[in-house]
Amino acid sequence: MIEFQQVHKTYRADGREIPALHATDLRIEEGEVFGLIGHSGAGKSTLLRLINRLEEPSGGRILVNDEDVTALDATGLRRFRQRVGMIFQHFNLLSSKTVADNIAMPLRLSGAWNRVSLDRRVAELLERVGLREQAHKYPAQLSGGQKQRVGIARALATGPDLLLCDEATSALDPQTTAQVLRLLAEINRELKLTIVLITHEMDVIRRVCDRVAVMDGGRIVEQGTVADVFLHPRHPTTQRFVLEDEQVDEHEQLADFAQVPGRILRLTFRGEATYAPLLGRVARETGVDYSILAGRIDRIKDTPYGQLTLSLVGGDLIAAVARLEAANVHIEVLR
Ligand SMILES: Nc1ncnc2c1ncn2[C@@H]1O[C@H](COP(=O)(O)OP(=O)(O)OP(=O)(O)O)[C@@H](O)[C@H]1O
Repeated sequence: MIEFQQVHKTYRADGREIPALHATDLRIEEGEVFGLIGHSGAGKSTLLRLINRLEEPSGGRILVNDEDVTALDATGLRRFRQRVGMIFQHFNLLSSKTVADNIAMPLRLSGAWNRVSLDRRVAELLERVGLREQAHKYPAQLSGGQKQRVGIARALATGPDLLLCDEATSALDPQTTAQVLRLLAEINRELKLTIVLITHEMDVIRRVCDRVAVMDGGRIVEQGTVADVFLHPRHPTTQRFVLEDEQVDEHEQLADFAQVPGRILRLTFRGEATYAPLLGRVARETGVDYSILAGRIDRIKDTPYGQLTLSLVGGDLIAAVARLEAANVHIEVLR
């Protein structure tokens, strides 16, 4: 478990003070995938790098499994960092070393592995990230996705219980991003590793995270389970991220809505309700006619969800809404 208690960070550059993180309280539970999302300059990297003290806090306390990380001396910090893996946007691999040697690096540095156990461990890690065939290649001979797999294997080498991911998929195309996120989800599940990741894409949060914090101007402005934050965003910054993810142009949508008659409702279904033949039944039973203005059926991590915007005319609207709500459909009246 990671706990921030009134942690803040101000950089000093050219005689100026730059407040990157205002006093922040935060809890990240053991075994969860926790996402931090925000635009450039929001303070995500600062918050992430404070966890393993790549940045020193200006004040406050950071506890990791009840150990005060901010109070560690150099030896304590070195020992602590062996339990924390980190992966980076640009992979940070050594170009003059093979895949196997890159992965072996943290093991060699720790000095605790003999030749045989080190080779066995590297083989195990190569297998886990699906790179058995690439052991003797150099980074320049790999695709972006393969390079990040090497980064992941290297981060896992010393058997950490926490993995920090700094925009780990930002340099990858969408298909490779999906594969790397699947690998992270698998690692979280099978190794029971806590993962903290930062991103500026809601899609990354939606695919892999359990909980999310939205950052803006050095503050956490909204946080909660991904389903709650994603399906019912409150803060304007969160709402913009969700609209970007859905590729919806708000102005275009409002212009479209102006053309249609009746009430406009947004229905959100989660889990089983997503696939239930509910709309047709409610329309038949209540005499309400509907047309679909916008819609999406997708998944938040492993849970299916659907969101439909409908215009409704005629019939018994109140009865229709009551029936939908009784079937656990969340309803917002847009007009
Ligand atoms: N080493 C530094 N020295 C001075 N200012 C810094 C330093 N690192 C970050 N900052 C400033 O702190 C603020 C937060 O930066 P940070 O990198 O944490 O944001 P971010 O959300 O991760 O952005 P990005 O997505 O662009 O990396 C920004 O205003 C940034 O310019």
